[in-house]
Formats: sequence, C-alpha cells, structure tokens
Amino acid sequence: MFQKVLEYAGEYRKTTYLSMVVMLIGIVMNVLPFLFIYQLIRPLLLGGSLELGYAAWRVAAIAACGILYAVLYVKGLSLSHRAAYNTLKNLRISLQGKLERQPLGVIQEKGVGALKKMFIDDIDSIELLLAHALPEGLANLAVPAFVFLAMFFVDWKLALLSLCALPLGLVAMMAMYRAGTSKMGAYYASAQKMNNTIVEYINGMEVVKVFNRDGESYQRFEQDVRGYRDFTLAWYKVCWPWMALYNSILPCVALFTLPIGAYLVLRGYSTLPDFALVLCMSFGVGAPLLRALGFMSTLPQISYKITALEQLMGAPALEQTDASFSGEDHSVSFEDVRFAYQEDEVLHGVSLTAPEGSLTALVGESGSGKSTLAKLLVHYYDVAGGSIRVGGQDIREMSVEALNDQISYVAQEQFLFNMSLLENIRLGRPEATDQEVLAAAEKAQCGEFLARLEHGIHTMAGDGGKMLSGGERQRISLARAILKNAPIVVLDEATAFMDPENEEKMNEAIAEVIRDKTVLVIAHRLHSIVNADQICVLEQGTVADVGTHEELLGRCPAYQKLWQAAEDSAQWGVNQRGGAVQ
Ligand SMILES: Nc1ncnc2c1ncn2[C@@H]1O[C@H](COP(=O)(O)OP(=O)(O)OP(=O)(O)O)[C@@H](O)[C@H]1O
Repeated sequence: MFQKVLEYAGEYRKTTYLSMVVMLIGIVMNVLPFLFIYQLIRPLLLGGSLELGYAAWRVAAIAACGILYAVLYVKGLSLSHRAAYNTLKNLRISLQGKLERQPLGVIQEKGVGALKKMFIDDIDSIELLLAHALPEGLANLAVPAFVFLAMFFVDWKLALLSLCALPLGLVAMMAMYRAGTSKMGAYYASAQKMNNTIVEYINGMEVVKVFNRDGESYQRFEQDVRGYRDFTLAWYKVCWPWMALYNSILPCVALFTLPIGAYLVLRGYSTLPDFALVLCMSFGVGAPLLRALGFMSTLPQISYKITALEQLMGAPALEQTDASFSGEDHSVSFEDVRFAYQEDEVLHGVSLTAPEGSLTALVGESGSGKSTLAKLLVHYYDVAGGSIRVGGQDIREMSVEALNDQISYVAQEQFLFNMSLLENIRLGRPEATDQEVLAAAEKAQCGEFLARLEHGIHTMAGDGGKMLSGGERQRISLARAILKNAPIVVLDEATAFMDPENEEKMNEAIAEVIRDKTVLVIAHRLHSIVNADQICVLEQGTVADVGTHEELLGRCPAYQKLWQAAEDSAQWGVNQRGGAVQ
C-alpha cells in the first residue's frame, strides 16, 4: 500500500524518507530519558548515594532530549506534510488525467457525489497515511524494536518477559484488521451513495418543491444518511472490541515483566539493576508503540480507499489514438453498431449513413436509442460492436480532440460556467476575438436579451448558468456551436422552454448552426424535420426505416404512428392557444 502511494510522490519520495529518519531520531530522544532515569536510580538501587554533578548532567540530558524531541518531531512533521500534500497533488492530477481518458458517459454515470468524494475526501484521507502513519507510525514502531533488542543484551529472560504481551496484542490487532476489512466494502459503498444522494437532493430541490415531493425526497435523503450511519457504526462495532483489547495490552509491556521479573530477582536469576533498567525501557516503549498502533487502526480504511482509487484509475480507457482527423469528407456512417449501458443491449446493429452536407433526422419513441446513437458518435462511449466512421475514418482511430474539432454536439441542456457570457460562448473557439463572439451571439438570437442585461455579454452566467432563462441558456449554447463552426453538427432538438416566441428565435438560431453542415438532429417535434434529406426511424434499438417524410408516410407504420401523434399534439396546441381544449 505504501509503495503504491509513494509511486505518486515523485521527487518528494526522498522528503518522505527524510521525514521518517528525522522522526526516528526525534522518538529516540523521547525514549533516551528513561535510560538517564535508570542511571539516576541505579546508584540508589546499589545502596550508594547520588553525586550532585552526576545527577545534574543526567537531568540536563533529560531536558536536552525533551527539547530535541520537540524540534525534531516538528521538523519531521513539516517534511512529511510537504511530501504528503505534493503527493496528493500528483495523485489528483494523475486521477484527472486517467479520468479524462475514460468514456465521458461512464464518468457521468459514476455520479458527481461519488467522484467528488474520491477526488477530495478519499485523496485527503491518504494524507493521514503519508504525513503521519508512514513517517510517525514507522518511526514509532522502529524505536520499540531497537529497545527490545537492547533488552536482550541486558537480560534475555527479562527481555522475553517484556515481549510476552506483544503476541496477544498483535492477535487482537490482526483480528481487528480482518473484521474491519470485511465491513469496509459496505461502509464505503454507503458513503458513496450518501454523497450522490446529497448532491442529487440539492440539485433536484427545485423539482421536488414544484411537485410537492419534499417528503419523498427527504425520505431518500434520510434513508441514505441513516444507512451511512448504520454502516459506519457496524464497522466500528466489529472493530471496537479488538481495538480496546490491543490498546490495553500492547502498551503494557511490563505486564509479565513486573511480577515474574520480581520473582526472578528474588530467586537470584536476575539482578535488581537489570530489572530496573528493563522496567524503565518497558515504560519508554509503551507510548511509541501505542501511537504507532493508533495509525494501524486507520490502515484498513486507507487501504480500501486506495484500492477504490486504483480501480477507478484502472478502468478501461476510451479506445482512441493520437492520430488527427484524416477522413475524406464529413459524412457519418454507423455500421452495424451495437451497444449496452450495462447488461442489456440497447442498440442492436444500427446501420445508417449521413452524407456530407445532408440533414438526417433521428426519430422514434422515447427510449428507442436516439440519444445513445448521438452520444456514441461524439465518442462518450465505445461501441460494443460495429463501428462509427467520419469520412471513412473509424472514430477510434483518431484522438477525441480530433473528433471534437469535427463535431459540435448541442445537447438539450448545456452547462454554462460561472464566468461571463462572452467567455462561455468563447469556449466554442478559444482563439476567437470579442467581435467574432459578439457576431456568433447575434446569429444565435442572443442580441435582444443581452441588450436587456446591465453588463450585456459581460454578465456573469451564475452557477450552472442560473442567471439566464432556459431558452436563453440554449441560445448561448447555440452561439458556442456557431462560433465553433464544426463541419458536423449533432443537435438534440430542444423541447423544453418552447413558448411560441422562443421557438421562432430558436429555429432561426438553429438554422445558423446547421447551415452547410452534415447534421444529425434528434427530433422530438416531427413538424420541424419534414424537409430533412432523410429521416431515420428507430424502434427499440433497431432501424425500422430510412427515407424522406413522404416516403416514410407512405410505407413505414412506425413513422405513420409517430406522425399521427405529432399531428394530434399540434392540433391540441392550436386549440390550446385558441382557448378551446379538446
Ligand atoms: N445512462 C444510462 N444507463 C442505462 N441505460 C440507459 C442510459 N441512458 C439510456 N439508457 C437506456 O437506453 C435506451 C435508449 O435510451 P436513449 O436515451 O438513447 O433513448 P431516446 O430515444 O433518446 O429517448 P428520449 O427520446 O426519451 O430521449 C433506453 O432503454 C434507456 O432506458
């Protein structure tokens, strides 16, 4: 475990070792006074008296040891913390790098709460390992080892007696370690679940209030918080008895030495001064031993977290190469594409070609696989079978960056960062000038609402873009796509925020985004795509038919059904606006 973590220490590996040496010397300074105390009482035990000079030197040495201990301990801690926080920095950067190479969809599925817990809490807990358990723990263990060795030189019988308590304590400690590890999986899973639930609870507060689901949502919140409490207590419950046992046995090095040693002295097998020296040494090692073992109890937790981090970092990366885009044109073809999120396959061999410069609409009932197809094209996931090609080049044979340069993916809800709207739009093409950003905003029909804002395009978007309405946020994300001007556009047609005025503006903005591009649009409103070059009808993860609106109306039952539903809803909408509800 130490080795694994130290791999991330880089140049600070030496600092970690140095901190261990400094602490080791510091702890020796903490044990040495017991030797001087022995030297002070030895003449008295032998029936002599104490000379002032002799005693004064020992007392001064004890004081010096105390000061040195404090100085070295602080120095050791400062070195270990410097090494620890630099290692944590390296670990986080490495985790971020590895996450970035994983499928985006897989990362999203892990949940914000669980990822935040790993990035922040779990990595922080490794600080305990690096800054304390490793240097302090090992130094505190090394000193008793030396002291026990020294005891054998003084009197092997008394030394053996001092060691007697150790196996008992170690058995209890191993039992705690084993019991703790067996419960750790459930404890850890409950912590991740609670984190995800809390994030979801906060994010979903608005929906919860609107639908008066306070009680239900709170119940889940409470249930997971309670679950975490129960798993934590269950973990402590199995560990506590063993902890109490080894914590009371291990420091009592004199447990057997005191009674049996006294008997050996009385019977003449050991001398009184040796007995006194071994007792002094025993009292000296108790404190470091206990401190070292204090860290031991945290090791199962840390070990589990490191394993979980490794699993996350070791998860299969997205299939890609470093190659740039070398497709012949900007056509898109899906060839016998199969895909499953978990066990169940949701796309069963989808084949479809979108020629360069054409508009292809993906239609189908909810859950038929439209968004999944779009996400596979932008390489959020790897396909399980078949291939996706852009201009003939398999998207796995280029870098994700190269693919991203070719495609603008406009999802229904796009994230806005809490920075100015200008900078939010500029994300589409970071090197764009302010004028170019303003022109894109104008084309995306943002001009009118930007004029209403006090700071115009320099207004801050707020957390996740909360300063804007839903329709305004969508237009900002369309402005991003206009600025990016990628040759392929994947558009998840917005259904939300569609009041008539907004719809008109959105349509104008969309017309700008898709001008002269290869377009794949996930169409929720069939009326907007009747003029598409081709319409692909998806039915439960398979292609039911591909054709123009007229062709499909004539021959495709699935499309006829969708069209009928669209007509009914349009009629309902007209009547609604007219005031007469059918
Ligand atoms: N992250 C996910 N994990 C597991 N299953 C998923 C996930 N996302 C989608 N699915 C499932 O995959 C299938 C296809 O979903 P997809 O979102 O592609 O459909 P869609 O046609 O876009 O639906 P809609 O029109 O409602 O957006 C559905 O059965 C859905 O439940």
